[in-house]
Amino acid sequence: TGLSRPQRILKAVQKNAKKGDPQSVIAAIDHYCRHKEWAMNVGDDKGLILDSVVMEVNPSSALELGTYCGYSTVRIARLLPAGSTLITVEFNPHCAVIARQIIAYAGLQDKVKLMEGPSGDLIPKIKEQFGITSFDFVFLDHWKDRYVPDTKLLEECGLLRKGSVLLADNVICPGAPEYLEYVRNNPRYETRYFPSNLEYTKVEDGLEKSVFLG
Ligand SMILES: O=C(NCCCCc1cc2ccncc2s1)c1cc(-c2ccc(F)cc2)cc(O)c1O
Ligand SMILES: [Mg+2]
Repeated sequence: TGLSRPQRILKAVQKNAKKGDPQSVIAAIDHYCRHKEWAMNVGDDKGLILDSVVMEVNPSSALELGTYCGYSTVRIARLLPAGSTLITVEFNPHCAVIARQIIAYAGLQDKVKLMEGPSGDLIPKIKEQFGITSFDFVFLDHWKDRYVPDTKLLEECGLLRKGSVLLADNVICPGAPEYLEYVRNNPRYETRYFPSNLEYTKVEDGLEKSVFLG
């Protein structure tokens, strides 16, 4: 049956990117997914918004829900200060295998911890497993109907502190209506929508940035 889409993305990175150069890994994936075959990376347009929020927060501890091939993992980790950690959670073992290789190709394996499994099971284990008290930054990019339960779980596990920043992908397409409802009508969040477009298309999508007020 030939290679999977994640395997074809990895091949494009190995062919067109320079080892240890995260920017070239990002460019290789964007070029492949724009000109050869679409894939559900956050992409270059929304990626610029992701970059600016990560740079503004300058997180020591970051969490990503939904790794896929590691594109946004590389985007985030390349901007993290030395000594900081990005934990990324992926449900699909095949994607995890590819993502580990793409993260390593970019030379960012020392900043990234990839956890395989369902976010609902793994979030409660993060404190004890990694000695993390709270996250400065969370990127939500997994199943859209998990955004609300996992945000509540992060609150309940004491993994958010006053000022923690949540950034959610796909709030328009495929859409996360319950999540928008949750953060926009919740006095414990200061929330703002950043309009953009669905990766590699002209379809409207955007990111919702929400600051936890404690
Ligand atoms: O589903 C998407 N992303 C989640 C993949 C699921 C990965 C995980 C699920 C899970 C559960 C529990 N714990 C850990 C995890 S990790 C997604 C889909 C589209 C899209 C847009 C238009 C289309 F026509 C078709 C797809 C665009 C995007 O940017 C996406 O992020
Ligand atoms: Mg997404």
